[in-house]
Amino acid sequence: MNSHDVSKDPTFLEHLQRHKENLEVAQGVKGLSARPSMSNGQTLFSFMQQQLVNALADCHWDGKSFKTTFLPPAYPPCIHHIDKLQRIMIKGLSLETHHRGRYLVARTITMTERTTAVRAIVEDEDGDMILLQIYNQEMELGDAQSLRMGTLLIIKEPFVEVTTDGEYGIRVDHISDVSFILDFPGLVHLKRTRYAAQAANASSWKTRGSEHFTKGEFRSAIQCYSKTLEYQPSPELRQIALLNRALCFLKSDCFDSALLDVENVLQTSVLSEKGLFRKAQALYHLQRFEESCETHGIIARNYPDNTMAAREYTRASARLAEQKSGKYNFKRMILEAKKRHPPTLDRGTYIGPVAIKKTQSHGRGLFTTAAVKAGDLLFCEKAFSHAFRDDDDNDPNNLRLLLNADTDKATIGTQVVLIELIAQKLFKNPSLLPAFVDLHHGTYESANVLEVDNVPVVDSFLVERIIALNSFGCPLLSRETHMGGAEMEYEIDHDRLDYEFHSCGVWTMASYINHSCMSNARRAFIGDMMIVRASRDLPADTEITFWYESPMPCVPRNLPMNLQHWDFICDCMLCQDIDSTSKSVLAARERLSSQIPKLIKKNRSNLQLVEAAVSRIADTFPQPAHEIPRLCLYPLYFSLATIHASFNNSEKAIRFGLMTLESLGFVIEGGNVPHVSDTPLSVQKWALMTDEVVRCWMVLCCAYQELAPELASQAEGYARISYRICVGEDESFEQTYSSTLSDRVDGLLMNAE
Ligand SMILES: C[S@@+](CC[C@H](N)C(=O)[O-])C[C@H]1O[C@@H](n2cnc3c(N)ncnc32)[C@H](O)[C@@H]1O
Repeated sequence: MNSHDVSKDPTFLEHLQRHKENLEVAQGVKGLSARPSMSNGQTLFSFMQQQLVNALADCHWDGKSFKTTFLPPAYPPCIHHIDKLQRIMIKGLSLETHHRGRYLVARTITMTERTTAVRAIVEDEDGDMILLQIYNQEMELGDAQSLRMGTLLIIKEPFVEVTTDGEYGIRVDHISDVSFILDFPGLVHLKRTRYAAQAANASSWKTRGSEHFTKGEFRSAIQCYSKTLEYQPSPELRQIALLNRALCFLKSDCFDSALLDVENVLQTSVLSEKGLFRKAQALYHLQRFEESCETHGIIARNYPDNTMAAREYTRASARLAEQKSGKYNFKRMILEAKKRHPPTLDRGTYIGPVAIKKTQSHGRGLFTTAAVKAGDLLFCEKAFSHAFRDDDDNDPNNLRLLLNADTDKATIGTQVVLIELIAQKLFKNPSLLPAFVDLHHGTYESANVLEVDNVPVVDSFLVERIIALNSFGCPLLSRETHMGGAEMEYEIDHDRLDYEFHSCGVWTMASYINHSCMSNARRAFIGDMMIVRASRDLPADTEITFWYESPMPCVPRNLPMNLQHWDFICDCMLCQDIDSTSKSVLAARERLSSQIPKLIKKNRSNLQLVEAAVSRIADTFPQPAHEIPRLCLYPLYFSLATIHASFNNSEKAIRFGLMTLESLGFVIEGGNVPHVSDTPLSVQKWALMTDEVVRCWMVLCCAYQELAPELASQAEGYARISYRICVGEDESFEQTYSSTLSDRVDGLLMNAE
């Protein structure tokens, strides 16, 4: 879905191949002892040397640099309680082995380094050292919350991976396989001194917790408040510890846990002001706006002077209104998306007349539950998670290459970041797990265990699979993409019609929409909000489809659409038609189509040859365009319409403008000139919606102003609906197009803000 899949590009194929060869070589040493071959000093020195190398990008392509993340063959997370596992020491580890049924206790003895993983050297109770690489926690462990030197940790079922440079280390992919602890029974060598002098009582743990809180060290603060609760605190201290821990959970985006703590408080102190406020906040961030408003209602009634709560109540009410009505201030959203980095908008999700149902042949799909008109809002969804990349950003650490040997896929963009964001979000808020893991994940089988050792089990490889099959590449604003496409010369640049984006996200409702080249809906983006509108009039109970990848530019050899990235080949009417068309006809269409841009360039003022060639292509289509759209024709007709318009030949601009739309499958009445008065211009059937449709309606609008002024505003009305479908909103339409103020034949205001 516009993600940058480069699996077929030779540069990346070579990278992928090398990765697979490395995996094979590594298999040759599988089972050999991972007993340290270097002295501890050498291990530390080599780690520091490696840090310098890791700072550099490792892949260069098309003038861009990337950091590469290699996924190992998928392996499941540990699903056993620690009591059921046996301790292992570093000297007992074997290469390329998952030590099932085992756990290691170790302590970091270096600063951590953050590359494509968080890396540090750890030592065990015997004083042996090994490299540790923790994936999917780079953001979590890379800053103030960092894995500081001396952190004690348990690694469940450690996996020793031989790395590409022949070194080896423990690799942790699943967040739940590593836990950070304050102490562990029986440690002598690794015994932490940090808390040793401290009296082991509830109140001193609470004091420690508050010290960590003040420094923004929320994970440590949570650990200390948990200790407070273990040491049988007085009822007052218990309340304080729970409320403080809830606040730390809120600050760490652990909304489920925050809610649990405040519910605990509210059981005994029903009207605790802090308890109620923190509950309302947790519910807000879990997008449970109705419950958040209910809780705010209680605060407002009992604590009318709490101005902060009143402000938050207004905010939650606004979200609830959006969620229920689908009414948004889109202009404001655009401004916010431009200002915020990342462009995460504080908005509620609206789900309109749609429902998930089984389809006959391609799993589940999304269907209309009521009749809708072209342009109607189906839903406006906040991203479950969104990984943003500013296209002007040249930092290779922000542009990542993901190589997956299991699926033979190479993807450029922010997918790696999205894996981490989603794995973290699920780990911190397991109430969100069921909705996410329900998304399509092909044949990947995951352990069906949701929790172990009171910690949610999140399978990172499942997250990766779901992202690969359900994420959408996205621009900051679809309006910018729309205008970017229109900046091109009047002839359509075939290579630029499909866009690939480096930002990406997962929108769960949108993930149920299947692909069809004959799509009847379109998605648009404002920051992390996806807006899906019907692009045709749809009766109730119609399956909604959109393009995963656009079938345009329609070079016939590209159809049927092979959507290999999603493991299927499209069998829509359009693809079936191409499949059943003879090779010679397809070749003739392609040959003629390729001649036309040259003919136009050679002599723009004599277009007869071009028109004759276009008409010869049209003759090769046996079926009417409203049944089978003629994708290779619409850009040619549109070029003719715009060129004629630029020569002030309005009659021909209208003729070819209408033919452009008809070749996409539109059925339009009352548009021909000379116009029969009192016959309105009307779209009898909407069809494939490309960004050029908006421009085409505007070319018609400008041309009608001369020859049939009564039709101009109707054409502009259709341009507006088409714009709303492509861009997501039409509040910015006047800022983008004007048939009177623009110098262009399509009315685009080139310096539109
Ligand atoms: C994003 S999911 C769409 C929802 C999915 N059908 C489900 O059951 O959850 C993408 C997957 O749906 C299936 N799919 C989508 N469009 C399809 C189509 N036109 N033909 C066959 N399979 C399709 C493919 O298996 C694809 O990998």
